[in-house]
Amino acid sequence: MLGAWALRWGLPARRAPNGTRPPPARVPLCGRRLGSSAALSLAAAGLRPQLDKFGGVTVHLAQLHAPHSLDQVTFHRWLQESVKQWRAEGRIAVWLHVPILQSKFIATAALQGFTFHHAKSDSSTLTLWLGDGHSRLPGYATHQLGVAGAALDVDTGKVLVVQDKNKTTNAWKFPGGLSDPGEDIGNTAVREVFEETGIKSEFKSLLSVRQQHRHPGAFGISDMYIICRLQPSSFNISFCQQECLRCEWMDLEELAKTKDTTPITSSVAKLLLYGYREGFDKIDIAMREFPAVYTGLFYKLYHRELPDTYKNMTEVS
Ligand SMILES: NC(=O)C1=CN([C@@H]2O[C@H](COP(=O)(O)OP(=O)(O)OC[C@H]3O[C@@H](n4cnc5c(N)ncnc54)[C@H](O)[C@@H]3O)[C@@H](O)[C@H]2O)C=CC1
Ligand SMILES: [Mg+2]
Repeated sequence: MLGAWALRWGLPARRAPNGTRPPPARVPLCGRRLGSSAALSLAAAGLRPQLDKFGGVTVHLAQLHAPHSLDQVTFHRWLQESVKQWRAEGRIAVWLHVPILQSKFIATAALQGFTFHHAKSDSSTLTLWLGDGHSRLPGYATHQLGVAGAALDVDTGKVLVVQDKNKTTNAWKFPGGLSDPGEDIGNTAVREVFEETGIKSEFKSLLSVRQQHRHPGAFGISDMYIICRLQPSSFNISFCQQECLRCEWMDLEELAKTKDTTPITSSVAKLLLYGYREGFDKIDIAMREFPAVYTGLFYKLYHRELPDTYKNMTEVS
């Protein structure tokens, strides 16, 4: 929910926080309306900022009824006052969606610290981080790559699981997150598991790949979600309070049977249990590194293990 002031924007009969009476709805927009009346006039002009589940505010300038009659001075004042208000309310970020024909407002927003997040053919999206420290907003991509680590303690048969803080259902899943540009899959799994749980581990193999198109959590683009098998080397949990609600070592068989999980985690838990009992060679997709044709560069190839007789096959002259 946005603050009381924001909620009142659409109701011209009420008073603004400084006691002034807001203008009637659908008044023409011009530079004369400054201060809180600028905010109120933009609300009357159609802007309805929305709060997302992460605590960020989204503004769509496409909502404006008559964008051409809005001048930059009025918009500047509105944005300045609104950002001040959202900061005071503890909002973490602002997402500003600007249709291409209203691009004149990009410079106005940039002067207040907004930067580009991404652009499409007919619109651009700018962001302003309001939270503590550096921005934790996810970057934009053509495909998003998420990697999770199934860290199994082979001595106890327990696997490391978390419940996400920002998800609507509190289902158990393997800790993981988005890959950084230029980062190897295995390194993402090890890094994310450490950042989210405090557990150190080593990459062993790749277990599964999930591809989903039009993913809402990836700004509508395609999402690849890979789960890796990890060998843990530390066992004392110290989980990230910002991202996780719970974190524990759970019996792998219990995870394979529980309903309190996602279909992906449940499937991979069953696969991992099969490998734990019958041998990991039955489930592992291993990794090998090769020099690329581009001098000085290497790539990683992931495939099922081959018997040496096949691996070392060469043409007999
Ligand atoms: N096991 C399963 O079934 C699940 C798989 N996934 C997959 O995991 C991958 C992503 O993992 P995550 O743990 O989410 O990534 P992550 O560990 O890199 O965390 C991303 C961070 O960005 C934050 N964030 C995301 N959108 C935001 C926004 N609009 N404003 C502010 N903060 C925002 C999140 O709260 C989180 O703290 C994806 O590939 C996704 O498909 C995600 C959830 C469940
Ligand atoms: Mg995560």
